[in-house]
Amino acid sequence: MNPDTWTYLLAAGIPAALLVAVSTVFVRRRRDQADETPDPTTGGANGSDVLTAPPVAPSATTDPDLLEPSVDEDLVVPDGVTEGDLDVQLDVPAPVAGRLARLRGRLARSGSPLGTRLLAVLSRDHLTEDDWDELEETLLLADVGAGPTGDLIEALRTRVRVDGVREPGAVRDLLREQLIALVDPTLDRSLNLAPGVDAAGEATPAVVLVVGVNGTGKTTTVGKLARVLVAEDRSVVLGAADTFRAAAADQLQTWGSRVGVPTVRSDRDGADPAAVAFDAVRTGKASGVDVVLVDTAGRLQNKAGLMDELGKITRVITREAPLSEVLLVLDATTGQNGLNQARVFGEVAGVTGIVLTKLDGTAKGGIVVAVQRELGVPVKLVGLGEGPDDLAPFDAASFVDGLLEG
Ligand SMILES: Nc1nc2c(ncn2[C@@H]2O[C@H](COP(=O)(O)OP(=O)(O)OP(=O)(O)O)[C@@H](O)[C@H]2O)c(=O)[nH]1
Repeated sequence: MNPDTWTYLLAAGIPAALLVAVSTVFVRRRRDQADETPDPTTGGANGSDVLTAPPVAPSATTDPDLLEPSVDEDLVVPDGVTEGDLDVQLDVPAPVAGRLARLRGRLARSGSPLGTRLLAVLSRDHLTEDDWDELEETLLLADVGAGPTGDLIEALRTRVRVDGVREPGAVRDLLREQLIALVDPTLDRSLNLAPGVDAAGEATPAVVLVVGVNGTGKTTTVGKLARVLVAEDRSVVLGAADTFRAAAADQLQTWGSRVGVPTVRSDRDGADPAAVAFDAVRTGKASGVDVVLVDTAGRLQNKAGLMDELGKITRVITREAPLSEVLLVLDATTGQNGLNQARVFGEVAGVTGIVLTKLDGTAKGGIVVAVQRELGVPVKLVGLGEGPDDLAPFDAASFVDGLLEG
């Protein structure tokens, strides 16, 4: 064996072996602690229970996208990651089922008027044109959007006038039925987390890329999603490819460390995000985890810049493993602005699902309908607060019940 081959094996093999060992310990510790009382206030981020990226061996490719990210020397395994360092109290994330039911209480606190207002008008004895206008205005103010609002009013008018639906219980049932139809219960909202296959025919982790403009809640969502996956007994690696905001990698690392999930990051501000994404996926492959979640910076400086950045990240990732999901994170409180962002990301990033955050902070749940229509992809997850387990799988009926009962 020539010296170059030895160098390659040492560079690639030792970190990979260390990672597998450490990941095994994480998984074992998490399972061991599954019966212990969770303490949501104790984050494990002591700096030592977090794994940063192993150096990646130079690739044989001549593709500049792959050569560049493969040589980031700031991606290192920190000294002193030992089993003793891992002796931290891990959180046990809350069960995922039924989380959307919390929306009801959150909407009530945010003074959700949508369901209440619609019901109040629809329950009047004789619905005049003014009443229908009021209904329309209420829906538009709740960000449902002009097209869907028109469809809903039309459907309600027909049923109320033609079928003579008047009794309050029946009116409520009718509204519920029509709102559910508008949100569309037929859309597939499950996350695609099936293992992939790389070019060499090897199994790969599911890779989920999380995009969106800054401040929408991307990093928080990646952290919460890691907890959802851990609650479902999946193993996870996080990739901190938001290298633009210095604190983002620390924030992500803290989320991961609370549930024993390692984070691949660069210690250099402004490092190439594609390099971090690449190393996160390689690390996930080497350690055989189920899912790699990649956080990105999402600066919306201009469409061409965004396209370049996300395009490069995507190309680099897909050389290692197919992309399973591209989740667009949108802040539900930003209304029309959020829709404009959604449009741009939809064009450049091949979005497969939407995460609507801060639904607890708005009375305008109609954005769910508007954004689905705008992008033609389903809302898959919703953020219901700043708590670590305030992320819920989206479901049309539970959402509408939250609106009507909130
Ligand atoms: N109320 C509420 N706040 C949320 C929710 N999701 C995120 N946030 C808050 O939104 C703020 C921004 O979240 P981040 O995760 O840092 O946003 P980001 O998109 O990663 O931002 P950059 O890293 O700057 O790109 C934080 O204060 C979060 O706690 C939610 O569902 N509800």
